Amino acid sequence: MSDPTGLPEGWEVRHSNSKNLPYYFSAATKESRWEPPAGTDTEKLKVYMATNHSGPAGIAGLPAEGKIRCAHLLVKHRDSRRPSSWRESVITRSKEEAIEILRGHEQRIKSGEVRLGDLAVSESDCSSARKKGDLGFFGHGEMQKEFEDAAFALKPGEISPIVESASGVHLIERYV
Ligand SMILES: Cn1nc(-c2ccccc2)cc1C(=O)N[C@H](Cc1nc2ccccc2[nH]1)C(=O)O
Repeated sequence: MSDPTGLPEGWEVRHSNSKNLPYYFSAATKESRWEPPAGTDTEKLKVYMATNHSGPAGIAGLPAEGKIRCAHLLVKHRDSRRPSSWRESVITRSKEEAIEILRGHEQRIKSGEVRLGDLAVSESDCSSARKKGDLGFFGHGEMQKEFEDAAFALKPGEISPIVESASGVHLIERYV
């Protein structure tokens, strides 16, 4: 009987508790990935996941066409579009100071000391901080252009360099 998941031989669906998302794992190669591997019968996978893995990421965690899911850590500055946040009612730091702060966060994240989402909870000036910076799924035209371009340039699991937008300076992690 063929595999009900539609995944290639040796691949299975697992669930990431930290991101509350399904991912795909090959027992043979120990490879794990956020997107189904080549050779997947995606229609069969959608049916399988719809009955086995529905969750906050929508049915199956498979993004609607053209959508990606990211988290970010934002540091605002006095020239930000809205120089105020849940952290600080009046933000007076300069853009240069905001970049230096974000470089410090970037070093801690890239060293593996802390996850971007966990740091966002206390350090991000975006109201998504309470969701570990998770912005959910979005498509083209939904976010500020600089942010969108940087986010769509990432592969799942990658973290951006420092990105400037009208809101401030960001680090972006692409989940899906
Ligand atoms: C785009 N977005 N999503 C949320 C959000 C998502 C999930 C849960 C709670 C809030 C907040 C925001 C937002 O615009 N926040 C702004 C800051 C900001 N500016 C952004 C520009 C691009 C992407 C994310 C951004 N966040 C604010 O709090 O001043």
